[in-house]
Amino acid sequence: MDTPKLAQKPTTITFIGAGNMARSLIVGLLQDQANVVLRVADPDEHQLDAIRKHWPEVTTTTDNLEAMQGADLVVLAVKPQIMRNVTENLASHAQLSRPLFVSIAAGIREEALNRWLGGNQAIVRCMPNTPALVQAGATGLYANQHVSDSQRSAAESLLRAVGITVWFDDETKLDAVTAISGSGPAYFFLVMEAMQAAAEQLGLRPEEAHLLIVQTALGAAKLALESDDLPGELRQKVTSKGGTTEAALNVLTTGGLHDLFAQALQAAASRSRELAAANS
Ligand SMILES: NC(=O)C1=CN([C@@H]2O[C@H](COP(=O)(O)OP(=O)(O)OC[C@H]3O[C@@H](n4cnc5c(N)ncnc54)[C@H](OP(=O)(O)O)[C@@H]3O)[C@@H](O)[C@H]2O)C=CC1
Ligand SMILES: O=C(O)[C@@H]1CCC=N1
Repeated sequence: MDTPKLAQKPTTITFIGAGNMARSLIVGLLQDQANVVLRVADPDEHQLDAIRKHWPEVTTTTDNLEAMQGADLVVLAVKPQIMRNVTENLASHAQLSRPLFVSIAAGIREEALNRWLGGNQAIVRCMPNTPALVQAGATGLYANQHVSDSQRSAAESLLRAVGITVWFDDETKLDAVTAISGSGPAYFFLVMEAMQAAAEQLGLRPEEAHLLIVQTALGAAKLALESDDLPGELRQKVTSKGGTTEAALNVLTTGGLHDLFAQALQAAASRSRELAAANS
């Protein structure tokens, strides 16, 4: 899929918080050779050291306000629980400079962010995922009424540089997006871990099992993405009557896999709503 590059003039993007998700976005952007100037602020010098070591072109600081000076776009990439404190400290500067804020925090509502930032702020809420690191991310986005068309396309370009994007008019849909694609990579990694343990019990060496499992996951995802068949049809094409796949799938469905996923995703979405309620 073609990924549009960011506009001619470099866009100055400041990340507030240099944790796992911010680093995934930063590395994905650098790999895309996007036309951006990147700055990162984080109180943890170790986090900043890791960035300085690998990506010297990224400006780093422990001072959030300094990082925000002259930024076109400020990515709020801290934990939901400290977002209020962080944004309230940015508010006086935000009222003067009026950048586009892009929050990646799970749960935290646009209304709360806008209030903490002093009001009338252009805010895009989004839910990316860590495969952004390898430009295979999936992001859901929502824009408030203060976001201009050009700011909307700046947010779109930022996230499209690291994967696919889906916009939503209804902010509450982001709770479901968080449960599906935000947390989703962890579900697939857990399946890989479970398959790895089982493969070793069946006598494969760890490195043999790892290679076979990861390539199978990649192949299944690529096939599901590129085929006209739905996953259910693709599954049937693997499943010979009376064969090995059927034996395995019987165990998984009898064990309640569908119900477990329904419960797990409900738990993630309701945790997203709880984070919103606890931090409003
Ligand atoms: N990880 C994921 O897959 C995804 C995460 N998200 C969201 O991204 C956000 C960050 O998550 P994640 O990257 O996993 O978390 P991390 O804990 O890895 O990153 C948060 C970073 O913010 C830093 N920080 C703490 N206080 C401040 C401050 N006052 N100013 C600036 N930075 C600060 C932390 O430093 P220190 O470690 O010293 O506290 C840490 O480096 C969350 O809101 C989460 O909901 C969204 C989608 C996917
Ligand atoms: O676990 C979390 O809360 C964050 C949001 C989605 C993925 N990680």
